[in-house]
Amino acid sequence: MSKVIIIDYGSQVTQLIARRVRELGVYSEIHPCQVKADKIKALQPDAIILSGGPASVGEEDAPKLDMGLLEIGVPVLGICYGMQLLAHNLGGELSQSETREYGPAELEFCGKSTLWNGLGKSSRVWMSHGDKVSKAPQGFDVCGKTSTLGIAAMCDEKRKIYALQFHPEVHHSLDGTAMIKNFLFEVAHLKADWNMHNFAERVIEECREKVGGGHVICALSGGVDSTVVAVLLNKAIGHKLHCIFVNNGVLRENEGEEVVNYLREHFDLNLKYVDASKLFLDKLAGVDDPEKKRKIIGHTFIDVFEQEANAIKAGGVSVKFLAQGTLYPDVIESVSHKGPSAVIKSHHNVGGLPEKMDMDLIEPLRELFKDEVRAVGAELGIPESVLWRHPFPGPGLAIRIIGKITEERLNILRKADTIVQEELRASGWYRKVWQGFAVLLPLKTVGVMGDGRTYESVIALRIVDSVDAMTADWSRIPEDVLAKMSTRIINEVRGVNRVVLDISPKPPSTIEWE
Ligand SMILES: Nc1ncnc2c1ncn2[C@@H]1O[C@H](COP(=O)(O)OP(=O)(O)OP(=O)(O)O)[C@@H](O)[C@H]1O
Ligand SMILES: O=c1[nH]c(=O)c2[nH+]cn([C@@H]3O[C@H](COP(=O)(O)O)[C@@H](O)[C@H]3O)c2[nH]1
Ligand SMILES: NC(=O)CC[C@H](N)C(=O)O
Ligand SMILES: [Mg+2]
Repeated sequence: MSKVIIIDYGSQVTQLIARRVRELGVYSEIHPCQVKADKIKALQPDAIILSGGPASVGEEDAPKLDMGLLEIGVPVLGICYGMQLLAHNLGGELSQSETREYGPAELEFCGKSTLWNGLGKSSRVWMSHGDKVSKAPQGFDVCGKTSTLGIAAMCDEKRKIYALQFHPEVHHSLDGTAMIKNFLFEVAHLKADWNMHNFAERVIEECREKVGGGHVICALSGGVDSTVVAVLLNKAIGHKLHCIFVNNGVLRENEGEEVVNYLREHFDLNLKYVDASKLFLDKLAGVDDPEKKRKIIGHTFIDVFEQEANAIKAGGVSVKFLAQGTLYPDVIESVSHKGPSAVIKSHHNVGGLPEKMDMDLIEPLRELFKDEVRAVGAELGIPESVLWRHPFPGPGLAIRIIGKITEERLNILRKADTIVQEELRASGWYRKVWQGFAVLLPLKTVGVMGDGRTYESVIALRIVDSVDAMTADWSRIPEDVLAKMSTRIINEVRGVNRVVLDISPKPPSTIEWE
């Protein structure tokens, strides 16, 4: 299988490079820039891409280029910071631009480059830089310029090293994908052999080998990720896979029943529904700190899975593995340029499980983005209604009830949330947004209903667009849909007399409120 390695120097859009390459049918992986060239060489890449990054080459602590990467002997493409690194290390010169340049620019193809194959005379590209290459290294031809930038692209066709000051990976670089395509297929002569059908087959085969005769526990939430994992592993090892769905007491209205029903209806899974709601709610009683809620829920999940594993072991079989639906963005976040990122919130994470449970992890989706997971799911025949379910966090409604969790407040939020889901579906907006839900605020406000005074709770609507949940923006839902949600919630949900709309992007806000 062809493989492209992307070296991450900390750009906000490094993930997009990986996505573009994969969309073109070539497998790609991102590695942090501290990685040594030897390690990359051992991975036998067919091409290397150096990403952009926020630093200026040469300043203190700026990431350096491991020259060993150029000795691996495969084609190299440097983007923005990557270009500047190449220029600096190969004998060119850098300087600061007179004006920092962000946004669109017209790139003129002023020299030959294989990357320009099939393109016209110029192209609209997207810039984001303050430094520039002022002299190209020996052996390089300047092949692109803009009205403000003498060296916007350069290449050494002999050594197959290409460098672009703009970002071909972003949407706004109109021929960006064509340039990356030329790099992959015209320069590096790769094969487009990465697709979801091959992927599913490979994973099933690998899992079968890895698991051998043992049994596997799969924490199954009914979300897309864990459902795809369960179906893949079911194909690999059948009923040696023990899927456990936990009712943690903070699920949405009918969530448990619905999930278990559709899983049973569509798949021949060995599935157990464990009602641990009382256990969870008892532990959550009186807790209002978001992090405490998350930790309690995370730990209680562990307790439940341990109990289930022990019960299976008591039947005389070995349970060596725990399967979960970790995705690629989770993996990348922990290897990012600056090292492990600050803890914004402790995402309920089954990753804490294995040590305690003495089980190895099986994470078949750790190479994939969410849309790729959906594509695998489609390959496996998972129905659309499951594939397009909005993500629902493990800690559930507990992190959407701001403040203390009580039965009464859970009831209010469940009813409001049901209305949000119903109206999103009825209006055709469910599929268009990443996620939409209700949040119950810890405050009361005055209202007037039927000429009487009310003093009741506030519901916030949180509906967002996103590609991978790393960034998000509030969805521009039509007013009439919002109006309907608001009217229905105030009229139908006892205890609510006001509805507000959350119009914050991520960052600086997050999608969930806690
Ligand atoms: N109620 C639950 N019962 C069992 N396992 C759960 C439950 N909730 C979460 N998990 C486990 O935690 C993992 C992470 O949850 P997460 O919500 O990120 O993924 P998901 O539910 O599979 O997919 P989605 O992101 O679409 O909701 C799940 O893949 C699953 O293994
Ligand atoms: O399984 C999960 N366990 C968690 O603890 C958790 N916290 C947030 N989320 C989901 O992750 C995405 C990003 O959420 P935030 O912007 O709030 O961090 C959104 O899609 C959230 O719904 C979680 N999922
Ligand atoms: N986006 C980038 O890679 C920027 C690189 C460099 N820091 C500059 O400002 O020119
Ligand atoms: Mg989920």
